[in-house]
Amino acid sequence: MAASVHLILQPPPNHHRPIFRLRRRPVRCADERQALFSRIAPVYDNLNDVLSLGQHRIWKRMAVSWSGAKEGNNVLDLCCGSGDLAFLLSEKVGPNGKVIGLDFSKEQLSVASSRQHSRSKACFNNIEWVEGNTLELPFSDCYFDAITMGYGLRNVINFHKAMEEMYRVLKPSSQVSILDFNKSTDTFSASFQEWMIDNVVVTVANGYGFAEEYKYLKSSIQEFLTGKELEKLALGVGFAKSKHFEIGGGLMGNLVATR
Ligand SMILES: C/C(=C\Cc1cc(O)c2ccccc2c1O)CCC[C@H](C)CCC[C@H](C)CCCC(C)C
Ligand SMILES: C[S@@+](CC[C@H](N)C(=O)[O-])C[C@H]1O[C@@H](n2cnc3c(N)ncnc32)[C@H](O)[C@@H]1O
Repeated sequence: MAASVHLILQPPPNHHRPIFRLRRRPVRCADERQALFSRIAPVYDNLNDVLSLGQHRIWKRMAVSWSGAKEGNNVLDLCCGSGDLAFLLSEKVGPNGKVIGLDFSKEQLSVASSRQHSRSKACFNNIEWVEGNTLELPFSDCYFDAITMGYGLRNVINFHKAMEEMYRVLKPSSQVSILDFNKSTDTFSASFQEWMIDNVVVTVANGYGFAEEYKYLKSSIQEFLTGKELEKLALGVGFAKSKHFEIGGGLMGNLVATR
């Protein structure tokens, strides 16, 4: 499962420098993405706070609120990572509810689990962490009252299959709320987003030794869907209603779809 790298031999520019360097090729397959998220697990939360100046917490609260999750509900947080949305859902559904956080990275789930145990809130006992694939959910049809997914859809290798699976496990009339970077159709917003990633995100991540991992963000947004395309994708798999909201000054977006 180790990230694959190309060894690129280069002529030595001078004798103090190594005669070869490692260059990662684009992170394309699921195994490479899984390895990437496992590598960054120890710094992921801290970098989110630093890079977004804490704003990601607001965007995540909005996503949970848009999911329509209520006291006593049985809810699912897909691509839960270190668990931010699952913890917010846990407070919403309370001790009579149940939250499942699913992710395919053991390292991310291990951070989530230790955060759960280091917090004193009793309601966090209602969370269960499941190691699994968003593209093959281990749950029966019409099982959940609400689903959230934060910064997950863009990272899965098949958007359509992921959406079909969400539709399948969601109860009729229930909602899925999908937070992610917004692939803007506005040239200024798209350029600003790219500038932020190249000049702020990658520079800061480089200080933690993860420049390559954060460079992947830009290509993943370029390969993602616009708000309108996300709305169509949801309707195409059977959702009755679907609406995309731009948030965070257009840097982020949230799709809300009702089964
Ligand atoms: C929430 C953030 C990153 C999540 C994230 C998602 C991914 O898919 C990754 C993939 C690979 C590596 C890492 C990640 C990952 O960390 C942080 C986002 C930061 C924004 C790019 C910058 C936000 C800048 C501003 C301070 C916000 C200003 C908002 C204002 C209202 C205009
Ligand atoms: C950018 S992180 C988001 C974590 C968290 N939801 C948040 O908002 O902070 C993306 C997560 O998606 C997970 N992921 C990507 N593809 C997946 C898949 N096919 N199945 C399960 N998890 C996946 C990764 O392991 C990673 O933890």
